[in-house]
Amino acid sequence: MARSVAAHRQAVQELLSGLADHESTEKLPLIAALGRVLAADVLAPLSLPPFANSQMDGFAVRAADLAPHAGSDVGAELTVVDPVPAGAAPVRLIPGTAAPIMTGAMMPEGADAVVPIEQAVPDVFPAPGVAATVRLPTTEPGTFVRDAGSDISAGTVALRAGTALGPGQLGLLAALGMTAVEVRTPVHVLLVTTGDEVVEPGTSLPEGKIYDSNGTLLEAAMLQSGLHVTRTGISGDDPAELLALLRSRSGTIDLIVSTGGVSKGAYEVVRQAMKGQPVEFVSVAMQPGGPQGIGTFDGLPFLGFPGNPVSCLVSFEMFLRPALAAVVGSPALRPSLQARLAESLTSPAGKHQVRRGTLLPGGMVRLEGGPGSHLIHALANSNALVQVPAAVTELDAGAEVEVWML
Ligand SMILES: Nc1nc2c(c(=O)[nH]1)N[C@H]1C(S)=C(S)[C@@H](COP(=O)(O)OP(=O)(O)OC[C@H]3O[C@@H](n4cnc5c(N)ncnc54)[C@H](O)[C@@H]3O)O[C@H]1N2
Ligand code: MOO
Repeated sequence: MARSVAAHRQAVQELLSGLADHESTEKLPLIAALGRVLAADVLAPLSLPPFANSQMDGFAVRAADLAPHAGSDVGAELTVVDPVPAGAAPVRLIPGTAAPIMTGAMMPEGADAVVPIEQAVPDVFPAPGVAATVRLPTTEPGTFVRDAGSDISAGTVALRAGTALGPGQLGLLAALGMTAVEVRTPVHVLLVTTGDEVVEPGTSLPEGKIYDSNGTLLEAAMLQSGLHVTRTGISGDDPAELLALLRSRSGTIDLIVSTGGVSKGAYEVVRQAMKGQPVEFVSVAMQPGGPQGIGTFDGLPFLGFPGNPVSCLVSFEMFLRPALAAVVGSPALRPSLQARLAESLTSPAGKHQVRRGTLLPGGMVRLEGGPGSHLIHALANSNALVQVPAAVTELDAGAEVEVWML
């Protein structure tokens, strides 16, 4: 009886539960911390914006000077004073005057609103040093002013421990004047690809052999997810070779992942090498990614993904990513949304099918290639995984499906 996708995901999560105690941290320059997870809360050392500033190129004014009064409800004529360029510390604004101000420049004390240049008559800044007046419309206090602390106040939590650091988070830390950040040491994966037919890209391709795509595919998926990866190189179908590769590792490994050698063939190297280790080989009711190995090797968590390229990536996305997200809070889950199929599909009875597709404008998803798990070109043309639940055997064009954005 095949195991459900949910049950296997739960088993992977339990296998990795020890990683929750993984408490070592390191301080990294901001850019080096991309994709990593914040080790501790970061408090804002300053407010953002640090000072009230203009949102527009225009005139800094005292709104009261432009308030409607007897005889005029269309603003007032104000004397233009020295301009306030961005980066300057301005002098106090005298009532009855308007200071040319540029976007991002500090509001002068005494000014409480900005009138964009487009609303001024004339709608050009006078040349510096030339005496001038300008007619400006009635304006509410606060108009086009970005108050100090309106984004974040000094002393409050800018980012919580456990936050994955992407461009927005790192940009915020830079805006707060920081150059480095304390992050959790990443989960370290030992990755091994297997098969007598598999050779390194860049070498010659003898008859009957194929290039190792899984090593690059999975290492890339893992790196993008903030994991640290060590590749052992390819193991042939000799279990002694695989055991030697796995045992020649150095450094602290948190998890071993292999691809290939887990199904029903005559030379299933991973199955053979794991004899005597508490590793189960199970059939998950999923296509692709049905055959899976799970357990521990010499006491380390071990996952044996199937060898077909799409199967191993789908295994990463369906099991390892969600389990890591649950246990160590990173990587983030794939964004999931509802889309409509651009064409019909069929799916094997009792198996959760994961098809590859492209989400199109308008919420339609086009399938890329068929269900075959060798179709890496079709995978490369996809931006989404299309989820077809185990109970579904066919769907018409236009049917609603869940898609995970890659
Ligand atoms: N009699 C049965 N045969 C198969 C079954 C089954 O239930 N009964 N399951 C099929 C399914 S589903 C899958 S998935 C594969 C899984 O097989 P293995 O994990 O044992 O993987 P291999 O046999 O080693 O390879 C499968 C396939 O993938 C290619 N491959 C392997 N490694 C790489 C690599 N690093 N880069 C590129 N391609 C790779 C390999 O050449 C095979 O074509 O088993 C089915 N068979
Ligand atoms: O599980 Mo296999 O991955 O269907 O090709």
